[in-house]
Amino acid sequence: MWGITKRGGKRNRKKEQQKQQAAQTAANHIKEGMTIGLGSGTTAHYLILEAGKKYAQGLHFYGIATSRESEQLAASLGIPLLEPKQAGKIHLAIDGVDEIDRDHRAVKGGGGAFLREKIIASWADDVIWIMDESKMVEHLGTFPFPVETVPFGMP
Ligand SMILES: O=C(CO)[C@H](O)[C@H](O)COP(=O)(O)O
Repeated sequence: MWGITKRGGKRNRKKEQQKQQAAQTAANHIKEGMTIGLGSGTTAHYLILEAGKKYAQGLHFYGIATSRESEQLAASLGIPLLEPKQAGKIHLAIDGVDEIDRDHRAVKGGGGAFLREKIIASWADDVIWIMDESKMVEHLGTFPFPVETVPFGMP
């Protein structure tokens, strides 16, 4: 039991390191004056932390968040946030994935932010997906396909 926990711990550490490295690399693509789509989930959490560091170092950009959680985190780091109505253009969106294949087809939305993520990604000039290696699959379909219902659309 102890052995399993220990190995699991190591595996998790590696996974977290990979998420963090992916986030750091992606954050280097944030440039002065850009509007950045900020993703949701644990990998995007690292991205927002990295973006917050860059903002604190004097890089000025705006964020547009794909979920309330990401919005709160970004705001707590001082990143100025825009509502969709205010953002004329989204230069770059950075977000996690639930799984991705060799052809860069991905499943997203498992964290429950599907609609906002999809709107922001489709609106952005460029999108960077960030992930640890556990997200890479031969064939999509291992991860349950997320479906989001929008209460506004319900009778
Ligand atoms: O689509 C998402 C949220 O709706 C996430 O980006 C996706 O679920 C990946 O999350 P994590 O980085 O925590 O594995």
